[in-house]
Amino acid sequence: MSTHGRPQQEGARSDSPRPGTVAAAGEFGLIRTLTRGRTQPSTTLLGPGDDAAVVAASDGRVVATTDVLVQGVHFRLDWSDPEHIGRKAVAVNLADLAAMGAVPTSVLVGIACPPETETTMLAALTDGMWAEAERARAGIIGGDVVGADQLVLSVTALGDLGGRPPVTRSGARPGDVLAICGRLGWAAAGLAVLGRGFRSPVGVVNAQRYPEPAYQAGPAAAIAGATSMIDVSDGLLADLGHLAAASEVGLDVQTARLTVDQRLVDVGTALGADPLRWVLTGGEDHALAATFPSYADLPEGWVQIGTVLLPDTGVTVDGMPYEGDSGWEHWR
Ligand SMILES: Nc1ncnc2c1ncn2[C@@H]1O[C@H](COP(=O)(O)OP(=O)(O)O)[C@@H](O)[C@H]1O
Ligand SMILES: Cc1ncc(C[n+]2csc(CCOP(=O)(O)OP(=O)(O)O)c2C)c(N)n1
Ligand SMILES: [Mg+2]
Ligand SMILES: [Mg+2]
Ligand SMILES: [Mg+2]
Repeated sequence: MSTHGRPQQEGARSDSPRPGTVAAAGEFGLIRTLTRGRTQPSTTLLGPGDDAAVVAASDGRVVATTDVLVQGVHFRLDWSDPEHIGRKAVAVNLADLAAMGAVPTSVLVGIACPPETETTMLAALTDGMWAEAERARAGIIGGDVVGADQLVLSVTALGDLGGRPPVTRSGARPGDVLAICGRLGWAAAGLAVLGRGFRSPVGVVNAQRYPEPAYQAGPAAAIAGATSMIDVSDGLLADLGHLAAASEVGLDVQTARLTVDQRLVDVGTALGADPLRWVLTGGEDHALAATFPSYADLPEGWVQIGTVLLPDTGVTVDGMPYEGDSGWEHWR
């Protein structure tokens, strides 16, 4: 188990994975295999590789993104209320829209579940989905329900760019300011707490149950001239790694600029864990990370955490490569 509190996944192995399996390919190796060499139609304005895609219709554009949440992998029914799980499933998708600078409009919900699943549980889960969608002035416009061995939620969200270009992962330029909007490390602290069998402190535990992304911060960053943007789902350093690779730049995070809330320090002390590691590598808070030209005024809620460097230095922390996992990766 890594120090940021990740529980052993079912099927996870300590020996090296068998060649040819997804575990050997890795999450992002698998995505490369599944996406390369395909020719997109001219209606695909932005294809796979970013937080969301952009498609053209003859009477406009739509931003589209999807994320699957699996019982035991993304949530546990004994850790969260159904409403929390519903909120989380919608929020992680709406954060991807925000990371493009888009405003959510609509959500589609696929539910797979075993036969003994209580209808009232799914109704409560749907209440949570609607509550989160309404927080962003979006609605659930459709979905699907099917049988399965465990609860799986497949959510697709659609959004509107308001006439602006999408803010991609690939536009960061050396000299830009690296900034974030939102909390980091809280959900990871909550995961560590829940993983040890505790249910408090409720602040971090609720942060693990569902994120509260600042949806309007995405469009605000776009309007302020953000050159690139991503939401932090896997961990700050892991997701900045995607942004650095797509933009072909280095990103240096200055830890003195990061907030390590006293509540995270207290949980870290109680559990013998390093709270800065949660901030740097814990996912699921869905803060937005973006780069801005150095002359731009950062929008409300955005704070500088580092700088964009000349190409090919990857992601560094206080000028040094980071030791250890940079965030969550499925099958690792
Ligand atoms: N099976 C797939 N086919 C096509 N594209 C995929 C597939 N799985 C993931 N992707 C794309 O790969 C990119 C990275 O996915 P992911 O890391 O899940 O993004 P995010 O963390 O923003 O949800 C996204 O653009 C996503 O749409
Ligand atoms: C029961 C349980 N175990 C572990 C975790 C931790 N966890 C699961 S998925 C994940 C990262 C984000 O999930 P992913 O499916 O990669 O979302 P995406 O990056 O596509 O938005 C984390 C930190 C959790 N939330 N719940
Ligand atoms: Mg994302
Ligand atoms: Mg995803
Ligand atoms: Mg991920």
